[in-house]
Amino acid sequence: MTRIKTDLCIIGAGSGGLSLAAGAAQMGARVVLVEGHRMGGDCLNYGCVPSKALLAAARQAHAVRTGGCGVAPGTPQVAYAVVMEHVARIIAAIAPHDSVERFEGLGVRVIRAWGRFAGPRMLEAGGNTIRARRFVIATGSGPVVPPIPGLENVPYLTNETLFDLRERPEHLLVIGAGPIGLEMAQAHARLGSRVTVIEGARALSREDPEAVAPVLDRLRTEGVDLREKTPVTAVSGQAGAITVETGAGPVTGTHLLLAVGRKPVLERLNLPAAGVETTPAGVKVGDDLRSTNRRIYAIGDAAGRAQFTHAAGYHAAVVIRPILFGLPARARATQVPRAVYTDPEMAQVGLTEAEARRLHGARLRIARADYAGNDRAVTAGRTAGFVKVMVVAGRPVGATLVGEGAGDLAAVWSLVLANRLKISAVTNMIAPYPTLAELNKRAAGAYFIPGLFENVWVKRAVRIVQGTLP
Ligand SMILES: Cc1cc2nc3c(=O)[nH]c(=O)nc-3n(C[C@H](O)[C@H](O)[C@H](O)COP(=O)(O)OP(=O)(O)OC[C@H]3O[C@@H](n4cnc5c(N)ncnc54)[C@H](O)[C@@H]3O)c2cc1C
Ligand SMILES: NC(=O)c1ccc[n+]([C@@H]2O[C@H](COP(=O)([O-])OP(=O)(O)OC[C@H]3O[C@@H](n4cnc5c(N)ncnc54)[C@H](O)[C@@H]3O)[C@@H](O)[C@H]2O)c1
Repeated sequence: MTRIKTDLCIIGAGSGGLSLAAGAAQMGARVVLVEGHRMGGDCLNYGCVPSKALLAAARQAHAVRTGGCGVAPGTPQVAYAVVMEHVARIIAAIAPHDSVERFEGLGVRVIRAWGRFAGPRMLEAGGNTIRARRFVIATGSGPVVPPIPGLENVPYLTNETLFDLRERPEHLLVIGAGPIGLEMAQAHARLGSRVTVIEGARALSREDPEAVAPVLDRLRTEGVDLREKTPVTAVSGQAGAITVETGAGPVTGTHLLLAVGRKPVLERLNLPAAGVETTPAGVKVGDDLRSTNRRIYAIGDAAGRAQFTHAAGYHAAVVIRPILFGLPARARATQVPRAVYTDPEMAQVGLTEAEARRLHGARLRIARADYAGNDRAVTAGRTAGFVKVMVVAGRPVGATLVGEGAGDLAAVWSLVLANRLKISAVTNMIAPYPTLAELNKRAAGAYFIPGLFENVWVKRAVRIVQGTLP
């Protein structure tokens, strides 16, 4: 056993662990980073990067198929294996950024082994005993495998195996219509698979129904057979012929993808030895992201809060303050955006309209702008969608967006919510013409329209001033 003493030991080299390691090492801390599997974690290897690379390929195929702007439609030549090699190349292109070499170059000591607590201040990993002033659990999450009768005898895919496919699924069955299920459903439909999505409740059920509707309409128009409120009762069959039994009858396809949620990855850590308590969502933490052992923090998916790469990065920025400088810091959920990268995209920051109405009642005002009124959207033929802003006493409390580039547009509303800015901060901004970014300014401007354009007092004041001006 090699004994290592360090300031900070991070377990997990995914989105959260890597951000923290890079920041802490560059600010002068001694950092040990323990990774049992692939550097880059879920996002790089099985999550954001491959899914967005596949969606990009699917968009190309869709553009050829549909034509538009005076360009005739055609038949896209899609070789699924070549598309998946493109996905693998994208992962490989980003991998150096998350590599052992890069992090060792930053002064981080990287240990490629699974970590396991041996006590409240001691971790064992690959023949090393690591004693650290602070530990951070950044071990991420994995796909839930639900207790569906028959599943144990049926070959199924998850996000960890989907991108290994090299033959296009003839008919892909997807259980779960959350972000993973819908993104992969649209990608595969556009790449030529028949796709059936089976959802036990409502698709994207936590999102604003007004924003979800155009997404589901588009998927259905593109041929995705989306069945909501259809609980799965059993599955059976073998590779190439898998049957999912539902209350509304059976459906048979060639491949089955499970996309029914995530569970924290904590099992190897031996957390009881460290006095770290857990809940089904993840490590039990407060807003300071500290566990029940005050020397141990949890960030990212393992902390059981928002499960996004940008949330993991934000958590890293929060815990670095107490760990390096002994300063207090709290993670706020308010400004954490979420986006679904279907076409059209959907994004949410802060409260939805329903949540804001529950919380603020009659004080809530809604300001909105439609893509149809945005010149850039018109020139691109992408006029479906809207930006809706929930405003209370002149300050936005949430924004809902659906349409081309909604995820990018959402960033402005995160800025506004993070800094508790007034909505006038967005009207003061000047967006270049013609850009979709003007939609944010237009939505903010709409907040002032009743007070400015539909106000008799304003009109009278203008008359009086005009009557007196030389
Ligand atoms: C299909 C899919 C698409 C997604 N798309 C998006 C997206 O578009 N945008 C977005 O923001 N988010 C997206 N996400 C979510 C995003 O991938 C996660 O929120 C993010 O990866 C979480 O980062 P993390 O650092 O908490 O965990 P991870 O990135 O999962 O890293 C955890 C690391 O810890 C390691 N580990 C676990 N246990 C141990 C141990 N005992 N010892 C040592 N190492 C250990 C693991 O091997 C892993 O490398 C997507 C997820 C999926 C599945
Ligand atoms: N664009 C993004 O940022 C992005 C993309 C993918 C994933 N993610 C992250 O990963 C998380 C997990 O995504 P997800 O889509 O797997 O989970 P999810 O929890 O968001 O959605 C799962 C869906 O499956 C349904 N379901 C559960 N059990 C079922 C059953 N037995 N039969 C039928 N339907 C069932 C649920 O009702 C739900 O609608 C997201 O919440 C997000 O944090 C983010």
